[in-house]
Amino acid sequence: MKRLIAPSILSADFNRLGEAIQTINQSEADFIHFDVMDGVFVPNISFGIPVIKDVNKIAEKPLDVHLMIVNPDKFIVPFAKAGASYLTVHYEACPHLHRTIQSIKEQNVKASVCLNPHTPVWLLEDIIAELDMVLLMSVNPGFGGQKFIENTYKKVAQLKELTERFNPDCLIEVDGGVNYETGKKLFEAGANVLVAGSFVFNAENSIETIKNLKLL
Ligand SMILES: O=C(CO)[C@H](O)[C@H](O)COP(=O)(O)O
Repeated sequence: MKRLIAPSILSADFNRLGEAIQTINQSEADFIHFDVMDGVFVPNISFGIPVIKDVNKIAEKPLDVHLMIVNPDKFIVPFAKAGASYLTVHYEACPHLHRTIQSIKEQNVKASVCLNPHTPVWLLEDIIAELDMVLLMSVNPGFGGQKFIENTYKKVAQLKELTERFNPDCLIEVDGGVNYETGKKLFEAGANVLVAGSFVFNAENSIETIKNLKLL
């Protein structure tokens, strides 16, 4: 089973963003995770297309871009052009999710859907076959450094059942409150990709922390 790590630059020191990207480049991380927030879908604003475009010039890992925004359809082409390898949209922000997923795929970008902590996994039954990845939020989106929501383990197991039935290649990603303890249980429950922000960037040795997370 794939066990991948996606450090989230939300917790990096933006004054030294280039150094944070080089750290990820040198590490065993599999993706670089970007949390794009619009201040409408979530109660915070982070960064957007110009930052991702510039990071893409030096990034040596695929860019995993999580859009916490309303109307994501409007921005699929610009984020694809900025260098996104994966684009994740929120189930809760997409009234025409099937169309949104097709638009992402038309850009030759991997398509992913995110569920907030309160959104049940079974709602994906009729779209799962189209997806490259599902992202389960294990905190309410908007801020790094929050406490992990325990109900997520159950959701990972439910999602694993769904992917095994309809799309075994679909990756299961989890984001929020990931550390050695939660990360180990998430991998055991069936997660493939762990997003880690504060645990990686607040660590004394980020490269070592990423390596240890992969070995859980
Ligand atoms: O999506 C996010 C917030 O909306 C962050 O990626 C997530 O919370 C990771 O941060 P941490 O690892 O510090 O919990």
